[in-house]
Amino acid sequence: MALTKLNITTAEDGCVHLLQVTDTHLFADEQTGLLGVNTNASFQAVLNDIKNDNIRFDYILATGDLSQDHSKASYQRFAENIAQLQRPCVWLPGNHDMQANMQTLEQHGVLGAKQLISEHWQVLMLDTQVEGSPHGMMSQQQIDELKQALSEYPDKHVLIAMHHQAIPVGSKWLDQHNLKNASQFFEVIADFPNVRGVVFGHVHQNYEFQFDGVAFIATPSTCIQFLPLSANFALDHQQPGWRYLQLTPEGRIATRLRRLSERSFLPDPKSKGY
Ligand SMILES: Nc1ncnc2c1ncn2[C@@H]1O[C@@H]2COP(=O)(O)O[C@H]2[C@H]1O
Ligand SMILES: [Fe+2]
Repeated sequence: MALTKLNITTAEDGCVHLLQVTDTHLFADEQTGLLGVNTNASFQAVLNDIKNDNIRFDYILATGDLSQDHSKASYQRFAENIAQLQRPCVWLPGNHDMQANMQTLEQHGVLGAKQLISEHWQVLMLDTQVEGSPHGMMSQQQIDELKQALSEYPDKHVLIAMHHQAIPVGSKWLDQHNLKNASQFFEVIADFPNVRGVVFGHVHQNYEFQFDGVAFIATPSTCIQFLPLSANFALDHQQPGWRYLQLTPEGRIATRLRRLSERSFLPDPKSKGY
């Protein structure tokens, strides 16, 4: 098996311009909230914020936990809402997703491609889901497909997207739900110094760390946020956000994080988890 390919545009400036949205946690019922935040409303507010921003982007990466209740209706809502941005969107699964119903995304225009090829870069959308468990794992098939994709274009820079954190973010409760076989992942990419970055979701916070020449970048959820560096489950009052990524011809990743400016999505501070 090989990853499904898609040729993507390189802009006039030689860069690939991307946007990341993650962990929308949508429900079939648009009034339902997660720990007191209406996830449909916060996603819509993020989309409005993106529309009000003048930044150029050509593709959207949706990095998992798109649904909280697994329903086809929640995936349909994701697809219909992301279409407001009028750019192709690709998806990968998070621990809360159900892949059987996630196919609904593709029926409504979200693309299933997992290997995006441009002039100077390839972007890989990997599956680290263990259905029913919060932690991540890269299957042997994904590892083989990753190796195959990296070997296919040794001269292109590589950005890898996945849901789970391959390196700890410093919160004990959250790092127990990490990518369990991260060492196998690191063994693979060790042979490919052209891997420039790994973007992920799952940790519901901003995170940027350079490790072994690779940029590890996480993006806030479009709904609730976790407090960074907390040993136990704790929510943050930071607002929902999204990320812009510019991949330059030289292999640099320039990135900008945006959050909603108004403090309008505040979770119930007494929540102990979900
Ligand atoms: N109090 C908690 N302790 C440990 N894990 C939790 C707690 N609450 C939620 N989780 C899980 O941790 C996950 C982290 O982000 P997710 O959105 O994947 O969904 C969360 C839940 O599956
Ligand atoms: Fe999540």
